Amino acid sequence: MAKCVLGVIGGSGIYDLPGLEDARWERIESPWGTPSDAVRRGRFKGREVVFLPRHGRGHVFSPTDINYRANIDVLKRAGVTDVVSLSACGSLREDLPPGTFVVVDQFIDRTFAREKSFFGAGCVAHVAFGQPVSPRLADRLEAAGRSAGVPVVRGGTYLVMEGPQFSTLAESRLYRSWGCDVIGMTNMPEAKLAREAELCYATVAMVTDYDCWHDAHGDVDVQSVIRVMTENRAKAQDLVARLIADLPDEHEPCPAGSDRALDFAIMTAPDYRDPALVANLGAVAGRVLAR
Ligand SMILES: CSC[C@H]1O[C@H](OP(=O)(O)O)[C@H](O)[C@@H]1O
Ligand SMILES: Nc1ncnc2[nH]cnc12
Repeated sequence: MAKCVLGVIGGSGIYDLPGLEDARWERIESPWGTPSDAVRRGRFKGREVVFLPRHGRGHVFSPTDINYRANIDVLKRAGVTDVVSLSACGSLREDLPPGTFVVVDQFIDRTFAREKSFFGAGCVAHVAFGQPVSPRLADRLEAAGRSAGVPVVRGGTYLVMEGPQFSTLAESRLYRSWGCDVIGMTNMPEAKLAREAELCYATVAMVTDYDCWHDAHGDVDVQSVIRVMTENRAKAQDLVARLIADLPDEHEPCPAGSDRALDFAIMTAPDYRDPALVANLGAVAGRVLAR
């Protein structure tokens, strides 16, 4: 088994991971284009950690403009085996007030203007995605959150909208009627691409607002999101520190099959594969394409 290397993708308001030893910014090239930023590589309690600010330092990229493929590819190239996403989100449920950390287990993908796969013409693949979150990593996040003393809820469905505008009232009510729990703009296609790259993936969705459906609360705005995220940032960083302290040395096999996702996924016969695409897939799918 491979060494366990944690990747952390920091969302809105989280542009660094303080407390890393020997921390340095490292630019990693990707055949998929430009990632959001260099990665911040360092060690924590002897374990290697790779941090990437999802929107770039200074919050340069909107959810639509983020190059999710390049981001996942550089994490894979950096040796990451397990990815934790830290994300701000709106609440679609009365009993998930701002300040709640939801370790979600499902997603509904309503995005439509993003590249969603590493595969395509010349190398077609279909990975299983019924369980988009790696349950063991989610267990560890839940435990770390509880030991950090934050209000953690285990399980929930995260609706991913395109944005960048927030939802209309009709949309917000629709998503509630679908049984969604939280709403954000970034975890898709990130989670899909992590699965294609055979990385374990789990999210801490940190509630910052009640979107626009709640009669007793004003509509979401960026100021309130940032205010709550500023309050939550130290807690999120403490949660990650506790997670890292408790991680095993070796990457644990994923019950959702994330780390073997490509075993039977590639449909295109070897002789028909596009060599240029296969070359781009070197980091993501080299394990199966090389054999
Ligand atoms: C600044 S509010 C909207 C923005 O915040 C969330 O991003 P992230 O998941 O990276 O924390 C949300 O998805 C939107 O992109
Ligand atoms: N209400 C909301 N909708 C979409 N993304 C969000 N990020 C934080 N709050 C959000």
